[in-house]
Amino acid sequence: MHDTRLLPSVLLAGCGKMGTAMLEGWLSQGLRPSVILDRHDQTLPHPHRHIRQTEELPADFIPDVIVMAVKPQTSDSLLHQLTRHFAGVPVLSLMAGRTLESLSQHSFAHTGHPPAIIRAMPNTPCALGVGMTGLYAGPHVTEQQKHDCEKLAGAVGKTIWVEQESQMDIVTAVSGSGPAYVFLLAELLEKAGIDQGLPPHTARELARQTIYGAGCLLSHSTLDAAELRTRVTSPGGTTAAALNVFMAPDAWPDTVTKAIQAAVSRSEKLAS
Ligand SMILES: NC(=O)C1=CN([C@@H]2O[C@H](COP(=O)(O)OP(=O)(O)OC[C@H]3O[C@@H](n4cnc5c(N)ncnc54)[C@H](OP(=O)(O)O)[C@@H]3O)[C@@H](O)[C@H]2O)C=CC1
Ligand SMILES: O=C(O)[C@@H]1CCC=N1
Repeated sequence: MHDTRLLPSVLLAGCGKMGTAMLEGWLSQGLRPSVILDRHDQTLPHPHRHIRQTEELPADFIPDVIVMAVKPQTSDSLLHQLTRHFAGVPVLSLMAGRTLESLSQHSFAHTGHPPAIIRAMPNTPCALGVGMTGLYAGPHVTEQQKHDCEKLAGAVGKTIWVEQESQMDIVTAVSGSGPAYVFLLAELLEKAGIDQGLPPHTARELARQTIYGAGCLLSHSTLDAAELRTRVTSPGGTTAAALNVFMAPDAWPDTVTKAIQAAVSRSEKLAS
């Protein structure tokens, strides 16, 4: 009988940047005995096990969920091996762009089972339990399998289900890649502070704590972001002077639209 307080067991295939972020969160929340597959060294607490290749899969292990966290371009052979080894076990794919159709065609045709695939698009703040994960379930997924995958994603942050698979490309562009845009803003604020004459450590502290504090306000407030912005902006003051530059039509409004379009388009191209 499973302990219902624990998270479902996983075979985590790929423990790089995203896999590690999820695993750190899961380990801190209590994960059933699981196996991590990655060709690089990993340190795992008992009772979890690390293997480097599928040939080392323990004979006594069947995961509740196979989590695919390798690059979308190089996943087919591994997914083929894992779905053959664990026939009938659902797959939670974190891979950007890879559609249910392409995953099924490339990897499930041989199994004789309908492809039980759930797509998830998390982000790296999952490592601290403050991630955002978009989810989409394919047609052959049971309620229990959906529940297991939502429990895994929910253990490391917020979750939201989308109704159309194509929306996963937009989730990827907004929240999957999103932390990188915020880190870029931190880099640029820090550099601008240094350029204006601040010591580097001062500029770094100001930029980081400001983004953290603004994120906390956004998280705790029910106000629109636009209203929070307005509350900082004194008429004729310093913020207005900066926002006049940022909000010029060809500045941030146009740039953010184009950047998100580029990410959506790249996600669509990763489908096959
Ligand atoms: N990074 C992010 O913020 C996010 C990533 N994702 C998705 O997560 C997935 C992983 O991304 P990310 O963590 O950045 O990638 P990484 O390259 O950091 O992680 C993948 C890991 O899997 C290992 N690996 C790949 N194939 C095998 C194999 N056949 N056998 C053993 N180990 C293997 C890689 O080793 P090696 O490096 O030697 O190949 C690497 O350690 C991608 O599909 C991405 O789209 C989703 C949301 C956010
Ligand atoms: O850059 C990427 O393709 C992955 C998906 C979202 C974040 N990182």
